[in-house]
Amino acid sequence: MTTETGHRAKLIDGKGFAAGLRQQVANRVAALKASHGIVPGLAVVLVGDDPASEIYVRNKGRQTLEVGMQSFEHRLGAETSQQALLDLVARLNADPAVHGILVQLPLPPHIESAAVIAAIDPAKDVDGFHIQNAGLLATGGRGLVPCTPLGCLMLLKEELGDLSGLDALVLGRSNIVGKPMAHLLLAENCTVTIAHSRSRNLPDLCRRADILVAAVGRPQMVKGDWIKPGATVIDVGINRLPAPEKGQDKTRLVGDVDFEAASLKAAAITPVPGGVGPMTIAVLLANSITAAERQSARESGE
Ligand SMILES: NC(=O)C1=CN([C@@H]2O[C@H](COP(=O)(O)OP(=O)(O)OC[C@H]3O[C@@H](n4cnc5c(N)ncnc54)[C@H](OP(=O)(O)O)[C@@H]3O)[C@@H](O)[C@H]2O)C=CC1
Ligand SMILES: Nc1nc(=O)c2c([nH]1)NC[C@@H]1CN(c3ccc(C(=O)N[C@@H](CCC(=O)O)C(=O)O)cc3)C=[N+]21
Ligand SMILES: [Mg+2]
Repeated sequence: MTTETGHRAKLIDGKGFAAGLRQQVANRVAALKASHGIVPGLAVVLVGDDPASEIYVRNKGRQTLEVGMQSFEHRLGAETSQQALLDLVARLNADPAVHGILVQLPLPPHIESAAVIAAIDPAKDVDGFHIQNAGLLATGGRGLVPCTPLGCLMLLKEELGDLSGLDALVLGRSNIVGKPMAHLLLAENCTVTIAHSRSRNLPDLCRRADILVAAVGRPQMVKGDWIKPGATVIDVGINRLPAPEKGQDKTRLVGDVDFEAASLKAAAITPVPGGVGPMTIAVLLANSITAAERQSARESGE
């Protein structure tokens, strides 16, 4: 597909950036081993057998080992009680070999996610979902920052440099992506708008944005003519669509943005896959080494 001008957006290489970030994490892991004799440990808890979550957990486990950290996987049945999960979190909080804890979301409906997140030691909350970390992000403190939005911000700064004064539109207001993304962009001096399912006139809101971050979970919802010419587009969405052309029961991943059409308008855009997803895992590892460094400094009274 081409326009009269033949313009095509630059692809933002999240996969490549993430590989570089993991190398930096590996160097920090080696340094912490050398200085304090500590091997950082990341515990991942998966409740139930959501097939998409299975893939993430497997990728995380492999990449955790590759950067030299220990990986602890806890797979619990879908019928696990909230109390049993809280008990596991308490054991992980108390375990000195565990520096980071990630409880994969969503949890089964009989478990209250907020109660589980609140039970995680904020110093080990490498997802940055605990209210203490959310509050520190909102007030400019030094907490652990949610992985996906921080990964998006890294890509934006790499692409644009200074973000000061730019109009940013965040589509989606979840606690794990949209809201923390908005706080991060505000801290970079963007003029931030947060849009959601009750927002009126989404296309016009999007057309004003120099930076558009889409995190709605609606396949290809953002159309090409919603994009301001020259905008930078970050597509957080991970949606699986049937792909009969690849064979029976096959699927393909698409984002929340109509990638082909948006590429004709935007200056730069993240692909799905290969954009934000790999950044999420790399930032998770970066948060885990940060958590381990801070815990070891605290324990040795530094
Ligand atoms: N790449 C990665 O690493 C990650 C990807 N994801 C993906 O990002 C997407 C968003 O995730 P998450 O934030 O957890 O999703 P949620 O479902 O928690 O939130 C979706 C948000 O989008 C809004 N929304 C939904 N439909 C519309 C609509 N038609 N128009 C405008 N706004 C709408 C909702 O509005 P309202 O609040 O009004 O309901 C809500 O604020 C998903 O595709 C998810 O798979 C998520 C995490 C990590
Ligand atoms: N407590 C918690 N923290 C999370 O960070 C969290 C979560 N729960 N629940 C689910 C979402 C989703 N998520 C992704 C992570 C990596 C990819 C990823 O690596 N994607 C690759 C490939 C995906 C593939 O091929 O299947 C890509 O986009 O290129 C995607 C999505 C983290 N999440
Ligand atoms: Mg629930």
